[in-house]
Amino acid sequence: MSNDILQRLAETLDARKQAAPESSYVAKLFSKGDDAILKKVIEEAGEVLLAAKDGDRQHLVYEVADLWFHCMVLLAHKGLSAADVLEELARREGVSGVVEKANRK
Ligand SMILES: N=c1c2ncn([C@@H]3O[C@H](COP(=O)(O)OP(=O)(O)OP(=O)(O)O)[C@@H](O)[C@H]3O)c2ncn1[C@@H]1O[C@H](COP(=O)(O)O)[C@@H](O)[C@H]1O
Repeated sequence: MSNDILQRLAETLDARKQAAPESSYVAKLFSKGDDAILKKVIEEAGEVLLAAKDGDRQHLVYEVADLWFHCMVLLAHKGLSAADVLEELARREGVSGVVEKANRK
């Protein structure tokens, strides 16, 4: 498994910040702002739920990819990236009980 794709996608998303809204899907979504991006994240999360229940594993992979992608758009919009999330996951690897503690917040 490689993180290169996440890195390349993060770079593409950053480049879309300078692009004209009509030039691409991501540029348009950035131009619409927070609420539109959050709406896509929620919508895609719902589609993950439905795919998980329909028993089609490839459909689930497809919908999770849509969800990850839109989460990455959200992160980029907030000046963050997948690298920040991977760093947080790596930090948790070495910290016993951190997930349980986070869930109690
Ligand atoms: N990984 C993706 C990706 N995954 C999903 N999508 C788009 O996300 C949308 C998913 O929303 P839906 O399933 O609801 O489909 P839709 O009805 O067309 O969406 P809406 O118009 O309702 O928002 C679709 O338009 C997909 O094309 C993506 N669009 C782009 N990328 C990556 O982002 C890069 C930049 O994309 P552009 O900005 O389009 O150049 C591309 O090179 C790709 O690597």
